[in-house]
Amino acid sequence: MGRTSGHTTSPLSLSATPEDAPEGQRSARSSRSSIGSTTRDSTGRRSSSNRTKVAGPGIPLRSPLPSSRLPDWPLEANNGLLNPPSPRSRNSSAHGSYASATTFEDIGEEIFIADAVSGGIPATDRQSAQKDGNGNVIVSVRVRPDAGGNEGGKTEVEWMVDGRKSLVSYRGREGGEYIYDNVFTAHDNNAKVYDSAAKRLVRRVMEGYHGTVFAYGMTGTGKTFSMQGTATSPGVIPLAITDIFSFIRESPHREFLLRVSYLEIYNEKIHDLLAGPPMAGQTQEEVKLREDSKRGVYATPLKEEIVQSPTQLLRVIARGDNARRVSSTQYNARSSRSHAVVQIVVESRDRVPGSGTLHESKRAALAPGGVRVSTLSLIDLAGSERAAENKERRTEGGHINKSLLTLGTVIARLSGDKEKESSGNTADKEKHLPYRDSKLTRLLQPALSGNSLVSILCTVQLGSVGSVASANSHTGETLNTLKFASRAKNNIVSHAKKAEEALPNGADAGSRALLDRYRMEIQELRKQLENQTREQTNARDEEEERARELEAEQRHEEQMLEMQLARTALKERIEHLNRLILSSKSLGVNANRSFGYQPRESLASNNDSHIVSQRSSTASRATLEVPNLNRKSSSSSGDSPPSRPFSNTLGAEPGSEEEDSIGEYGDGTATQAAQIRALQADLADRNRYISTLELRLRQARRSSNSRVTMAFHKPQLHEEGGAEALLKEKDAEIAELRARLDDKDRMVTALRTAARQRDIASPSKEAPALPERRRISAHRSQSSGASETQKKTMSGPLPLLLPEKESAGGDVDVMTRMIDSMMSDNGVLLTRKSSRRTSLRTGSEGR
Ligand SMILES: Nc1ncnc2c1ncn2[C@@H]1O[C@H](COP(=O)(O)OP(=O)(O)OP(=O)(O)O)[C@@H](O)[C@H]1O
Repeated sequence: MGRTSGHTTSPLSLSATPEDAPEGQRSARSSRSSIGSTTRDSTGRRSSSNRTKVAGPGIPLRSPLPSSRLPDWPLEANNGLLNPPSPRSRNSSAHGSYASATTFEDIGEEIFIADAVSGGIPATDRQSAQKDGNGNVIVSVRVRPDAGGNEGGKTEVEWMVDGRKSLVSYRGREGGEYIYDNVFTAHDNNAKVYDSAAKRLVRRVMEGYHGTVFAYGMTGTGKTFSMQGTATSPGVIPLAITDIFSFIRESPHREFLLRVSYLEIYNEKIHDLLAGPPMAGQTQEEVKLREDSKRGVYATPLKEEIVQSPTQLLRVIARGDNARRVSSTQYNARSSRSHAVVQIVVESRDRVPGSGTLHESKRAALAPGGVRVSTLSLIDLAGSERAAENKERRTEGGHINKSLLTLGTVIARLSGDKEKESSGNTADKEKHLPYRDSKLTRLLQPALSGNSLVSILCTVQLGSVGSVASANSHTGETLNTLKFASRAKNNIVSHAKKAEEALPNGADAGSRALLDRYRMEIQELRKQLENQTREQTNARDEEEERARELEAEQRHEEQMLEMQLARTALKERIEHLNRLILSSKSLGVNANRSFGYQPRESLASNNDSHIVSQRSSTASRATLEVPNLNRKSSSSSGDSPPSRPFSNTLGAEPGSEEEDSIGEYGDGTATQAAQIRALQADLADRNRYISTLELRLRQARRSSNSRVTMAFHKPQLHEEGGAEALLKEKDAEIAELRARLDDKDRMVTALRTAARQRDIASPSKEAPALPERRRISAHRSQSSGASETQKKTMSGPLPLLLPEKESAGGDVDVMTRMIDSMMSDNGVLLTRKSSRRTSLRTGSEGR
């Protein structure tokens, strides 16, 4: 097996590649090298001169690629091979990544022509190589730099590594020549490894194929270094992540969803590296492997994280790395003690034409394409090793070795399986492939059984005679690894196909495509949102309507209240004025009858006013609510004979009242005491009226405040203005009334003083001389603090010129005139106010 010389290597690959060559140049050479190996597989020829030069005379050539075994590469794409990318592919930009693959195909001819110029393979040969489809399985060998720095010494004698020819040869006892798809020398960096061994596969995964990359090799040979890399030299995993996102960026016609899981198989147990430590008192649920016709073999329960950026994805993986079991071993200070599997699930589907954020609704209406789900598995295997002294390491090593042995067995038997497959005996195939013997082989089953593109990176460390590696029997391990790689290349058959698109719109209810599930969920949520919005709008409309009704109701109530207030105020005012009129009439009658001294005009006017007053008093009698005194007077005023009006006016109470009614001077003239009583009653009336007004005012204020509080939508400025105006008006009215009240008070005081003066003066029956009386009267008026009106009245032609009797009547006359004047003022006021109220009412009704 594997011992063959039937492969042609490109003559170009014989030339050494200076490692310090420019990146582009190196990559181009790498491409040519790959083409060389492809051509080699397809042509099945190899130049004898090369063979002699590489292997040396007498050393048989080993190749893992017999010409008879050419796995099929999916040919529906224009570039069916997992070819190395163009030099520009290192560019982390999407364009660099996506275009590089295409560009490689496009410029392949050019490169090849350049190769041909220097003696390369004819173009037709290359095309036929592509058609043969080799490349679903890529096997590469990477040589780690010798830790002892002995490279270039005796190693060169025993081992010969040629990156150009992808060849490793050993001149020892089990010597031979091993040719792979790629051989990376100790000088090749991680970027080159990724470009040649994994980049194409990653791109294929993005297109819908399943892909598996795994690193295999003895402990300490650089598996983790190749897969993870370092900060300065990122490995396969970070570079693949960069390319995944580059591809997404460069594929505007498709949409993607990425989820990632990370597990390790340690001592034949699967652990979820993303699950985090279990909560106190809880044990982590054991992860088991299940199989299903759609998903194949998968681990469950396993945490999957949806990632949206390279940074996020790298962070998730770094978290898993930290959780991975690592220990120091004889060969590696930081040896991975488990097989670590990063799985990136790629869901993708065609974007609906015309879709976009602005056309979300349109998009929801259109049925999108089905979702394609593919998986990229990036596996860093634990290293095979010899039995360690430490018991724990021995146990780990035992499990590691066992699983790797099973892997080797499965791969070794795949060749026999291949024949059975062609004969159609699949039951036999299942039986003799021990996938279930280890968790690792079970998990790798889909990849190994041909459903996936595979790239195997085998790491070795070559130890020359006398070197550390040699002393540690690396040679045997290295040869084992090389043989494993050869078997893998020879035996693994991959007929990977693009994953089928899951039916959209949930036809496949069990679909694990989150993209579809999310789309359906989004649709459902959007529908709910629309319903909610509609309901909210309706509710808001109803609420607004209710608020409007409430407001209208309140406004109506307030208007009613205002009208009521206005009516009450008017009524009270009318009553009050009626009462005043009655008092005035009584006094007027008295004045007409009794007061001897009256100017002619004044008398005439008094007579007129009596007529009016009498009429009005009769008319308003029904509504009057006057104090007792007034009521009495009003009840009799209409029938009272003109000769004795006062007795009727002041009531027919016996005793003092009678005396008053007759008059102090026995001529029917009202006494000052009666006048004072009448005025006091009037005063009481006014006080009552004021307190009523104050009460109404308070009510109006309260209602106005509550209206302002309730009017939370928008302030009704004009209404508030109206209320304020009303309040102001009421305030003014009260102030006015208070002023009048004060006047009255002063008047009453003045009358009382006058009465007292008269009482003092009457016993002597001597009227003072005119000047003296005038003086006294003036003094009285001054000392009583009479109002301006009084002063004015008293400074006119006063009854002070009259005899004593007339003088008393003169005081009453002055007072009567004052009341008349007040009445006329009130009349004006009433008219003004009622007209204002009427206009107010009209205004509010108009509203
Ligand atoms: N190509 C390389 N260039 C430079 N250093 C390397 C290379 N390969 C491996 N190393 C170094 O060798 C050491 C061991 O490498 P690494 O841990 O990757 O080995 P491994 O195969 O993963 O071992 P194990 O199986 O024990 O986990 C590390 O310090 C790493 O940096």
